[in-house]
Amino acid sequence: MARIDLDHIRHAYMANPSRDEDYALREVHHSWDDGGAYALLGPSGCGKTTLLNIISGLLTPSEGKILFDGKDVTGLQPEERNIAQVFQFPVVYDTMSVADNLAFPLRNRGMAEADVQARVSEVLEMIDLVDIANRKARGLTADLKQKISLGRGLVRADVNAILFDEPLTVIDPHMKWQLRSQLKLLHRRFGHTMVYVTHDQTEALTFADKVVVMYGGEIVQIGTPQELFERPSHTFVGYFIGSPGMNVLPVALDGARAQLGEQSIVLPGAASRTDGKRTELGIRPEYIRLGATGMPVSVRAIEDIGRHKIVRAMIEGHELAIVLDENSSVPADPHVTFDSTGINIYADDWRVKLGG
Ligand SMILES: Nc1ncnc2c1ncn2[C@@H]1O[C@H](COP(=O)(O)OP(=O)(O)OP(=O)(O)O)[C@@H](O)[C@H]1O
Repeated sequence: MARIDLDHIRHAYMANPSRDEDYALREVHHSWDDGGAYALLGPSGCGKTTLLNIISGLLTPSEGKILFDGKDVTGLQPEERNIAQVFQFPVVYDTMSVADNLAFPLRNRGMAEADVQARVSEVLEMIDLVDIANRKARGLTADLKQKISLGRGLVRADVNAILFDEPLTVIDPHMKWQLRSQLKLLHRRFGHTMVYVTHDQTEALTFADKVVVMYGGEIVQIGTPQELFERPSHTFVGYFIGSPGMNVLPVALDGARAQLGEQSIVLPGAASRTDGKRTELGIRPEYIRLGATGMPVSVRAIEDIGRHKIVRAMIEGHELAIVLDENSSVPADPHVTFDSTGINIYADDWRVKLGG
């Protein structure tokens, strides 16, 4: 296991990049803890696979360095980096049994046969493949083959990191849930540094201790699921995490107040350093109270989604989503108030601190 340092990494697929837009990765400078479970989350094309391939060594970055436990591995080939990888589609040896598929990476490194058997048994049990341990991989379903791939990723105890690139894409929804929970348990038990690429927020939030949100070739936030929910660093994190996402409303700031059209909203503190920047107020639908007092809204639609309702409303000409619990109803003359703890202020899309 290793700590991974990404030291001012930039990557462009084109020759002679000159503008920021020419880079698939604009600037990634972060450290990932030894033994951490990280999910790389972001929309298609934001640079997740590029970053994963730079960590694995399939790609050499145009600029910057990558270090495992302080050692510069930028110039090393994937096989020299001592990592395990699990891809979107299963990579298994069809003519080998399930157990031999798992044993292969261990035998390949000359591990004593008794140790191979012990480790393979342990992993077979953890991923629930004991019953078919002696069956050939050929003819197994895609789900089972992908389980074997996961097992092969997990079987070596001595790897610096295990990298997963959307590993549950081919898995059916029920087993997806099971495998996600199993992976989390395996992480707790074995303590590997894990990096898991996905564009699915549920997958990221259930697997990871820390979620790394990428957008437009940059890491816009690394945080716990709770931090991403309560304090999105960038408006994109607010939109992308949560369902529905955070409401982002254009406001003019005046000390510890924000002016939204005719409405004046009291902020938890005064925002600093927003001169000349586009300023917005972010509030998640869960932090809005609908009642008879506060700011007037007009209700457009109510979606009943079981445990709660989502009210689609307009405030000062802007759309607003509000979460309402199942037993509450929309008043005749609806108004809203914003919970002060749920208010975030953004300047050119980045969150600004509010003074006390
Ligand atoms: N081999 C390549 N040559 C040129 N451009 C590439 C290459 N691979 C990726 N890109 C571009 O780099 C950017 C980042 O792509 P990348 O595959 O890393 O994103 P991603 O977040 O993994 O997307 P997805 O979720 O669709 O896999 C995209 O604009 C993509 O078109």
